[in-house]
Amino acid sequence: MNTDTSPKIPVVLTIAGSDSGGGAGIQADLRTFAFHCVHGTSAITCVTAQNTLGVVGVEAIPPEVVVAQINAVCDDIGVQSAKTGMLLNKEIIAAVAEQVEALQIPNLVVDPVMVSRTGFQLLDDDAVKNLRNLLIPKAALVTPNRYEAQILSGLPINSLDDMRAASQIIHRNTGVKVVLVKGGGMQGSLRGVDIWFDGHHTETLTTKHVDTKNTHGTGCTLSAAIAANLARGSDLITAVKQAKEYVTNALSYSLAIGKGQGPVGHFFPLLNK
Ligand SMILES: Nc1ncnc2c1ncn2[C@@H]1O[C@H](COP(=O)(O)OP(=O)(O)O)[C@@H](O)[C@H]1O
Ligand SMILES: Cc1ncc(COP(=O)(O)OP(=O)(O)O)c(N)n1
Repeated sequence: MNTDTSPKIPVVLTIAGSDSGGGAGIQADLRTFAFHCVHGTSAITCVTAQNTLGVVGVEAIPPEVVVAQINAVCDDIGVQSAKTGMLLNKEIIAAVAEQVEALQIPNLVVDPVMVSRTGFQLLDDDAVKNLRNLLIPKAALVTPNRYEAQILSGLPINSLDDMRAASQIIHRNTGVKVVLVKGGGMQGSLRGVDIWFDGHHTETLTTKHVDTKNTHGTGCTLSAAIAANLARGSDLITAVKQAKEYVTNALSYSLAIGKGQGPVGHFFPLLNK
């Protein structure tokens, strides 16, 4: 067989938790990667029993098994970018941060997952310190939502100006290259507005607000799409803008499944054919 004809497909790694309902976590990430034409690889950090109504159980994967998954992928295949999602506890965060450094994993996007929109705690209380001090400083981009930005900055967030102030505090406190404070948890039309801060410039990134209750997986999908766009060669701000367009489309085609908050839908490129 002539392997010269194999397409050159970028490889992306997600380090995140499993969502049995398929709307967020590893499942959303791999689906997003596929729709961006990149090869998705994974290191699973925990298994959640979850559906559209919420999370009913969670089991951690031992940190050494998380590390083994990362090493297996990076030692053999290699990755052009990576994202982290639900890391659950301080031991897993420390182990992931160490591997990111040791393997010099490029283009790291950290989604600092702490709590689900349905109110379930997705990160232990004593793990925020490790996230702030060990992992976020190694990222090209950190993408806190309203609630996570409040925790990381110590500021209550009720307005665009609060989002801007929080992005600057997080940048200063962590040394991360770029902060993107996401507006999905804000009120009304602010729900499509995110704040970018790179240490010099603040940008207000606006996409149209989609009126739907089926928003499960927006944050996971956004960070996975950014990582995919980086692997495909986009610069960071372009990768974020492209990812926001993808999420807006996914919200417009979200799935009314289950009795609660359904997931965003990734099938829009196929549905209009
Ligand atoms: N209803 C909405 N309409 C348009 N964009 C939205 C909506 N809800 C969330 N987004 C966008 O989805 C992305 C994820 O944000 P958010 O929902 O705040 O993250 P998380 O899922 O981590 O809470 C952001 O770019 C945000 O602006
Ligand atoms: C396994 C797992 N990972 C992450 C989340 C949170 O998903 P996210 O897209 O950040 O936000 P919401 O769906 O809660 O709006 C999760 N629930 N499960």
